[in-house]
Parts: sequence; C-alpha cells; structure tokens
Amino acid sequence: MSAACCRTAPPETLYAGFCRTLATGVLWLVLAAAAVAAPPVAQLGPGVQELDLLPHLSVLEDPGQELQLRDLLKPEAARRFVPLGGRTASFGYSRSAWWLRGSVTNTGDQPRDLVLRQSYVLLDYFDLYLVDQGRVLQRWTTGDTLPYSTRPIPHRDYLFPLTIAPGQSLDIYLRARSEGPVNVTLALYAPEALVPGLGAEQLAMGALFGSFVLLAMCTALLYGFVRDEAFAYYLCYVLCYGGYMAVFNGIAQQHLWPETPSLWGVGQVVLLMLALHFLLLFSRSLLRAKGRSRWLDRAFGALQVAIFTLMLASPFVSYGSLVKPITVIVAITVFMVVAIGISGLRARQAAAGYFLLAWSVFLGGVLLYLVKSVGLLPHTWLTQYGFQIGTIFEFVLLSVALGIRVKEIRQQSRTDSLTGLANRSRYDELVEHAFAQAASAGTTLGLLVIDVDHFKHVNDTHGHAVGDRVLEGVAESLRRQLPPQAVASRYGGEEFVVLVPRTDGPALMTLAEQLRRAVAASSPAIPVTASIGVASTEDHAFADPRGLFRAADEALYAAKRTGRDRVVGWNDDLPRHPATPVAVAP
Ligand SMILES: Nc1nc2c(ncn2[C@@H]2O[C@H](COP(=O)(O)OP(=O)(O)OP(=O)(O)O)[C@@H](O)[C@H]2O)c(=O)[nH]1
Repeated sequence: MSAACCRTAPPETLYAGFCRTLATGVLWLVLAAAAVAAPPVAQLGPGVQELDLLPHLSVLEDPGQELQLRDLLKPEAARRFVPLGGRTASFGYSRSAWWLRGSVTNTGDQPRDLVLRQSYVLLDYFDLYLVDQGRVLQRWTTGDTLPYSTRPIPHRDYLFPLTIAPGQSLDIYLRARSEGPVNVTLALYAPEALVPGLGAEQLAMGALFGSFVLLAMCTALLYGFVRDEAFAYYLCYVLCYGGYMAVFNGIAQQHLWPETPSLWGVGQVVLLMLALHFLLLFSRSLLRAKGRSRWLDRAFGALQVAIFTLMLASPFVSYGSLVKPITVIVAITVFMVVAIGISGLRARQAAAGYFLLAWSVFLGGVLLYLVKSVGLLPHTWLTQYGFQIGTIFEFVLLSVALGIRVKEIRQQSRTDSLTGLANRSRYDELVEHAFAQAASAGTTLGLLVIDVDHFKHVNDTHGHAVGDRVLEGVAESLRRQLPPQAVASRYGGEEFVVLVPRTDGPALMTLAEQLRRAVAASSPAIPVTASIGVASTEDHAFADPRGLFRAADEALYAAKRTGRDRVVGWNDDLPRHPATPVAVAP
C-alpha cells in the first residue's frame, strides 16, 4: 500500500480543491506585502513560560519536494525564506512541502527545559530539526503516516522536548507536507505551563466522546422501547460518526492502533462513508421522505452506490486519488440532507425545523474549520474546534427532533388510522380517567355507543374501500357535532363511542339525537343510519367504566332490536344483551 493511502487528513479536504489556489494566492500576497527582512529572533527571558513562535518564523514553499535540510543551511538559502509577518501559517491544500524556520535565544542565565508544540497533527509528514550554528543537534521525523512511536512524547499533538543553554541561540527548521491542509502552530512551553492546558483539552475530548457514548446508549435504549427504524439508523450514525471523529482528533491513533498508521486513513474513509450512509437513511426515515419525491429517491439510490464504491475502494486506492470523489460525495450528501429537511418542512413534519437547525449549526462549525484550513481565518480555539462544537449542537438538536418523533409515535399509537379519532386503547385510558374524575368530583359521565346499521350491506354492495370512506364520513360528522367536553373514539369496526362528561340526562339524549341525524346526513351518496345506546352515571351508580359501557351497549342492543336508526337510553327494565353480563350495581 502506498504511503499516501495511509494519511489521515480530514475529509473536509474535500472542499479544498477550489479553495487551494485562492488560499495560496491570498497567502503569498500577504507574504509579499510583509517585510522581506528576517523576522525577529524569539527571546526567551527567564520568566517566559509560553512563547508563540509564529511571529518569528519565515516560510519557504518547495513545490517539487526536493529540498533537504543541508540545502537550507547554506547561507544563500536564507534569502529564499519569506517572513510570515505575524500571519497565520495555514497553507491550505497543495502538493508542496512547506519549510519554516525561526530562531530562539535563551536570554536568561539558567538552562531551560521546554516543550515545542505543534497542535495541528493531521499532517502526513512533519520533520523537525534543531540547529545550533549550522550543526544539527536533533532531528525528529514523524507525521500521521508513521507509527505513534515516532513521536518523542506520546500525545495527540506533536510535542518535542528540548533544552536551551543560557545564551544559546537555536535555529528551528521544520518541514510539513500533507495531502490535506497544512497548518503550522508552533509554540514553546515550559512544562508547568503546558500540563494544565493539556489536562483541560483532554477533559474536553473526554466530554465530547463521553457524550457520543451516552448518546449511543440512550438511542439504543430508546430504540428498544419504540422499535422505530429512525432510532436504529441514528444509533449507527452516532457510532460511525463518533468513530470518525476519534480518528479525526487523533484519539483512535493514540489508543486503538498506535503502530498501524495504514489503518488510520482507511479507517477514516470507511467510517466517514458509513456515517454518510446511515445519516441519509436516518434523515429519510425521521422525516418520512421515502416516496415523497421521485428525484430525491433516485439521488438517494445513486448516492448509496457511490458511497459503497468509495468505501470498498479505500484500502486499494491512495487517499490523494480519493479526495475529489469524497469531496463530491460529502457535498452531495449535505445537499441531500438539507433537501430532505426542506421537503419535510413542506410536508409539515414537526421534526423538520429542528432537523434543519441542527444541520445549519453543524455546517456553521464545519465552515469555520474549513475557512481556517485554507488559511482565510487564523488558527484559534473556535476555528480549530468549530467542527466539534458544531457536532455537539447538531446531536443535541437531532435528539430533540427524535423526541418529536417519539411524540408522533405515541400519538399514532393512540389514534385510529382510518378515521383520525382516538382508538380503542386510547378510549380505555380516557374512560378510566373520566370515570374516576366524575366519581371524585361528584359530576356525571355519559356514554354513547354508536353503531352504523347494516354496514355489512354497504361493504357487500359497494366494496370495502367505499365502506372506509363511509366510516370516515361518519367520524367527521361526529367530530363536528361534539360539544367541547366530549371525546369520540372508534371502538372497533363500525362502532363508535362518545364520552360526555358533566351533562345531564335530557341534554345527553338531545346530543345523541343530533349525532344520529348527523350520521344520517354524512353520506348522501350511500345512505346510512346509526343506532345509539345511551347510559349515564346520573341514572345509576356504576361500579366501574365497564358497567357503564355494558349499560350503553344494552341500550344499543335495544335500539337495534326495535328497528335501528334510533336512540335508546339505558334503564333497568331494558332487555339484557345476550352477549353481555348484567350491569353491576355497587
Ligand atoms: N369497510 C370497512 N368495513 C369494516 C371495517 N371494520 C369492520 N367492517 C365491516 O363492518 C361490518 C359489520 O357487520 P355486522 O357486525 O354484521 O353489522 P352490520 O352489518 O352493521 O349490522 P347491524 O350492526 O346489525 O346493523 C362487517 O362487514 C365488517 O367487515 C372497516 O374498517 N372498514
């Protein structure tokens, strides 16, 4: 496998093709404007604990990657370096090797033990040389195409220990080359100044990956409860994206595969492609976009093929050759996800707003990182970690969108899909609650059981589809006539129940009569009638909701027996329904 395929530059490389020329042009304009004189030597006084070396560095681009340190140690080579002039050392994407040099002098009277830190590590090759009056004192060759053991201090960042004697002046040369963006962030630290900062960063990383783990666990649990595929896809997305972030941040390299850099690049591509795959499945499932738009469905299918092709190619093709296809796939996926969000918004999907907000925040963070990567923004805490910060907010907002999905699922489980009324299990909950409330408040609860007459005949004559439309019409007519305190449910088949709290007997019978007429008028093309049985806790102290229902059902039975298309109120003298036991008195 080529060395190039072992690199671990981020896939945002991806956006870089078109930015590279622009970034390099801007950089060189800036550099040309800066003074050509050598930058000042960094002075390391006795109290200095931290020293940013960027203002003291000069840069030399080596487009052919031909230069060696010995070429640069020649006196005439000094003129080829251009001072950074206090600008950021972000060189974007290029095939060049970038040489930087600077000098630091210990102006104190004590030797200083220091750590030189390069905090941007996604570089294929990073060579550092310490030179004293033309003599090379120390050389390190590391980078993310080389095993972890090439790092003098095993840490995510490149950390190099060095000692400067009193009055000594050290020249620092470094060479950076990468298929991804090249950023140099060189600074010197006294160990006591560095350690607390590293501790805080480790804590932040722990929080980031801890939140991935927690999110994955919560999503897995939720999936266990709701069994909705959106949660399964989201879980896979969180795991793959978390794995990708672990490689991107150097955590996987440090803790999982320290001596196998060939895995880093391939792992990064595979994890990213899997994350995109599950993201698309999740977005479609969450916003129920499948089948909504033919072109979105086709684009989804084509993208899946491209994602898997690229993933399977990654172990065999150099990363350099994959950068452009990855760029295109990431860009199209982002476009697709936003398009799915907008189509969800148009279809009035409640979760779509949060979904789109999550992506806007995430893309904002990625944009900050990319603009920094191509050298248009300085390397700061916000631009470096914009990606991670955007990710956290994205996951929080997507979880809210999933919460809305749970609410929808709950709602669906209580609603009858044909008529949109409460379903039988929701009725069971409602009647328990209403019965208990009426009992404790000393008010009445009325119950109407409504059954469409000879409905079998409607089905047999016109077919089930027409029968369904008739049932929808009946439900709609009930909904329109109900007073605010009443709730209608579909009990099953062509039978409906209406709970009517706080309503006396005559008003209950009047309402039942209104509903009977409404049903009769609900379907002019296919005339239907309904029989209604009425019972109320006002007439009898029923022991439980089942007693109330049995009474109303007996009244319905009486209505059917006596000719249908009528309302009958329950009383003790009514003949018993053969299928129901006697109503139980307290
Ligand atoms: N179209 C349609 N038909 C349904 C649905 N649920 C139940 N049915 C039909 O409703 C009919 C009920 O028939 P029966 O129980 O014999 O009652 P009926 O014909 O209304 O007669 P009576 O109640 O005695 O007036 C059956 O043909 C069921 O197939 C449904 O969701 N859609």
